[in-house]
Amino acid sequence: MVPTPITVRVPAKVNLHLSVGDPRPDGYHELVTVFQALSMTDEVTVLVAEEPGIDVHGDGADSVPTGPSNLAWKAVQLLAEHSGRDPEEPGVRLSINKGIPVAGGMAGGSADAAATLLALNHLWRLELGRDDLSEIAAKLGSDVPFSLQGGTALGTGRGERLVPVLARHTFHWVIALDRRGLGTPGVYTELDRLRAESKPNRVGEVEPLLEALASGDPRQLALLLGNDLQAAAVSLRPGLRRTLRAGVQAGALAGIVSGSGPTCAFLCTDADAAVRVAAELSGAGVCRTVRVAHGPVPGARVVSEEPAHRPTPPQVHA
Ligand SMILES: C[C@@](CO)(OP(=O)(O)O)[C@H](O)COP(=O)(O)OP(=O)(O)OC[C@H]1O[C@@H](n2ccc(N)nc2=O)[C@H](O)[C@@H]1O
Ligand SMILES: Nc1ncnc2c1ncn2[C@@H]1O[C@H](COP(=O)(O)OP(=O)(O)O)[C@@H](O)[C@H]1O
Repeated sequence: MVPTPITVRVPAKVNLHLSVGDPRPDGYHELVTVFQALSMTDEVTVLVAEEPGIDVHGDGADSVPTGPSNLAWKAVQLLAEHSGRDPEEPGVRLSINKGIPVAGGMAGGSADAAATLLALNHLWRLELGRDDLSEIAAKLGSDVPFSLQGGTALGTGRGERLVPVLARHTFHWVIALDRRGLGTPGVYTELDRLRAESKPNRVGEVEPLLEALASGDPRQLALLLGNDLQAAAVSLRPGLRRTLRAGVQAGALAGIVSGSGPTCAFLCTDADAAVRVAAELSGAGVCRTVRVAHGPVPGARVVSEEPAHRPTPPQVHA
C-alpha cells in the first residue's frame, strides 16, 4: 500500500539577540543568539512518487530552487543516505508552500529542511528521536535544529547548539518584508569588513534579555533586542534605516533587523497595537509587505496526513 502523504508545518524565526564573534578557522562565526519561533509558517508535504522532485508555491516561490540546491532536497538525500536508501533515487516528491519570506533572514530554507526531515521520519517510519533528527539537521545548516525545536531557545556554537529558554506570555510582532532578499554569507562578510575598518558597537551580554523573556514584559524586552548583523545588513541595504525608523514612528516599542536581514521585526505592546502598527507601517511605503505575527510557537510538527488546506496568512500590502 502506498503510504499517505505527510504534511508538516514549520515556523519562521527571529533572533532577539545575536552576538557574533570572530570568524573561526572553518569560516563560521561563533554565536550567542536567542531565537524565537514566529507564527509565519511554511508547509511541506512529502509523498511517495515514481517521479521525484519539488513543487514550490506561495510567496516568493519563483526565487526558490526546485533542483538539488533546494535545502529541503538536501534533507531528503541526507536522510536517505542515513537510512540506507539510494539518495539519488529516494522515490519522494516534495510540495513546499511558502509563507516565510525567501532570503529574508527568517530561516525559510532551514525551516523547509527541518520539515522534510520530520515528514520523512514519519513517511519512512524511521522512528528517529528529536536528538537524532537534530544532529542530522545541524549538518544541513546552522539554523535547521532550531526550526525543528521552535519555541524560544539560546543558540551557541554556530547557532546549532540549543537550550530552551523560558518565555512567559506571548509577544506580538509586526514584520516588514523587503522587496529583495539578502544572502547570509555576504552579510557576515560585510560585518567582518566593517569590524576591520572601524569598531561597530557590539550587543552586550545575553542574561538581561533572558530575564526580560522570563518576565514576559514586552517593554523590558524591547530595550534589550540587539543584533550584531544589523549594521552589516544596513550597510548593504541603507534603506533599512528608514524602515526601522518608520516602525517605531508607527508605534512599535522597538525594531530590529531579523538575522541577516533584510526583513525587519517590530515588537509591539499587544495584539491590538500590532494591528495598528502594521496598518500605519504599510502606509509608509518603506517595504513590500507588512504582516503581524506572534511568538513563541512550536517547531516543526505534523499537521495532517493529507495535503493541508492552507489559510491565507494575515498581511497588509504596502
Ligand atoms: C544569520 C542567521 C542567524 O540565525 O540566520 P539567517 O538570518 O540567515 O536566517 C544564521 O547564523 C545563518 O544560519 P544558516 O542560514 O543556517 O547558515 P549556514 O547555512 O549554516 O551558513 C551559511 C553561511 O553563513 C555564514 N555563517 C553562518 C553561521 C555562522 N554561525 N557563521 C557564519 O559565518 C557562513 O558564511 C556560512 O557559509
Ligand atoms: N526551501 C527553500 N526555501 C527558500 N530558499 C531556499 C530553499 N532552498 C534553498 N534556498 C535558497 O537559499 C537562499 C536563502 O533563503 P532563506 O533560507 O529563505 O533565507 P535566510 O538564509 O535569509 O533565512 C535563497 O536565496 C534560496 O535561493
